[in-house]
Amino acid sequence: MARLPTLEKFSQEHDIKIVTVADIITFRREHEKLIERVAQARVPTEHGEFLAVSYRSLVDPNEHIALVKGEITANKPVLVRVHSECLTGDVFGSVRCDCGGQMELALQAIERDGAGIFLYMRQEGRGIGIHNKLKAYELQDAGMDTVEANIALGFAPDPRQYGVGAQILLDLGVNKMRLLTNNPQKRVGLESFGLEIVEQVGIFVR
Ligand SMILES: Nc1nc2c(ncn2[C@@H]2O[C@H](COP(=O)(O)OP(=O)(O)OP(=O)(O)O)[C@@H](O)[C@H]2O)c(=O)[nH]1
Ligand SMILES: [Zn+2]
Repeated sequence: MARLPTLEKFSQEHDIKIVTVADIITFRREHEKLIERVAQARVPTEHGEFLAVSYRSLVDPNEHIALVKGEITANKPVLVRVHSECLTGDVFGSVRCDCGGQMELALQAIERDGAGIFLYMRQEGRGIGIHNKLKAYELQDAGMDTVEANIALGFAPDPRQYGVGAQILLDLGVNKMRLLTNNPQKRVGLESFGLEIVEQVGIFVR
């Protein structure tokens, strides 16, 4: 194999199997199936027309959905937004956070680009659910910051997982992407399944 010739030679000489990071990524892609595609339909929105593709997760009870625009090709970096559900911000227009504005900007950017994916992960409240998010808001109104409030409720500051999201993107044919986010932590979670983030594109709400 051209890849890692020295390791290859060493493992042959010593009759041992050396596991590389590339081997682990390949194994995870082939064996750790976390999602199933369920249904898809055309959804025209005020930001343009998308193909909505729904997914069942085998590791959480949530119904995730991707809005797909245009052709997704493996060799061209795709504009991708991995958005975490925020009922208050996305639906009710709450300005306690910038989620609603980011959702609109992301859909507009994908429409402008002519291709891309808006992946809506049902990880409400950074994964703690709506009840706990409102409890966290109560604690914030009493003086805590967002991290302190999550910890006081017995959660990690940000318990979100991105493995399911990464597999949905792979299923949709993504290989390389330009990720719409201000959060560098998202990169780590998504790259663990071998997705390549060629650019982090900031998404700032005025
Ligand atoms: N636990 C908790 N969740 C919150 C709070 N405010 C917003 N959220 C949730 O946080 C998620 C959005 O995360 P953000 O930290 O705003 O942004 P991000 O997804 O990490 O990064 P960007 O890609 O830049 O948007 C949504 O699921 C919201 O429901 C809060 O005060 N506490
Ligand atoms: Zn929000």
